[in-house]
Amino acid sequence: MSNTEKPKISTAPQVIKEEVIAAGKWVMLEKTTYVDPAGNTRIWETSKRTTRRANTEADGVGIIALLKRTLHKDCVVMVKQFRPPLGCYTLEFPAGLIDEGENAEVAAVRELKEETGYKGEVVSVTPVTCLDPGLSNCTTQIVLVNINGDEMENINPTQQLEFVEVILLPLDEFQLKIDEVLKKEKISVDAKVYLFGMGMVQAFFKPRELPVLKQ
Ligand SMILES: Nc1nc(=O)[nH]c2c1ncn2[C@H]1C[C@H](O)[C@@H](COP(=O)(O)OP(=O)(O)O)O1
Repeated sequence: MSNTEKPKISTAPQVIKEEVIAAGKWVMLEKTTYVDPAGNTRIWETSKRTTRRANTEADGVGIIALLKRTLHKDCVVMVKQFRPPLGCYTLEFPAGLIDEGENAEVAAVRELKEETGYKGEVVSVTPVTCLDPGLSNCTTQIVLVNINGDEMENINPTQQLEFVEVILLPLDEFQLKIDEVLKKEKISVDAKVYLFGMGMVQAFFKPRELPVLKQ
């Protein structure tokens, strides 16, 4: 089919059956029967978390935590940890699953404290966003948090998680510093993190270029 030809849409696509094929403690695999936009009944293999709470749309939270200290550059608080599904270390925003009775704001403040030791204040929360929609129904809300680094409890923060390393990256050189980490060691960077860096470069540096230099 050429790029200009579009498939004829004859029906609203919808899921008609979800059957569990295998289930573990944390993750399950389902066979999803659905009707595609052309009206054909098809099968999709779907993974889901078993932990999603009733009345909660998001599985977890990701936290963009900005550490603000007098006489220091603003830094983004990142975590480095070994991730078994990848078999290597990853560089991620602090993140975690939403517990029973929590909303995204409460989960974000708790997870940030557990993983990094910092006490943050929520600035904003995104709508529920999907993470890997061709594979899973897994969703997250990204919570923007400010940390007053001059406060006593944020001067020497104590983490509760032994195997999580906290890394501070200056906001104004975020993508550059990530590229340096990638050159130095075998580590996988979360796509959300890299996109955040690319977005900042696009937003802050491109508009300053002269129009004649634009490609
Ligand atoms: N897919 C998973 N497999 C596991 O064997 N265990 C898992 C999975 N997902 C979460 N967990 C466990 C690990 C932690 O003990 C708890 C809470 O995880 P949380 O800290 O909320 O989230 P991550 O930072 O993404 O691990 O769940």
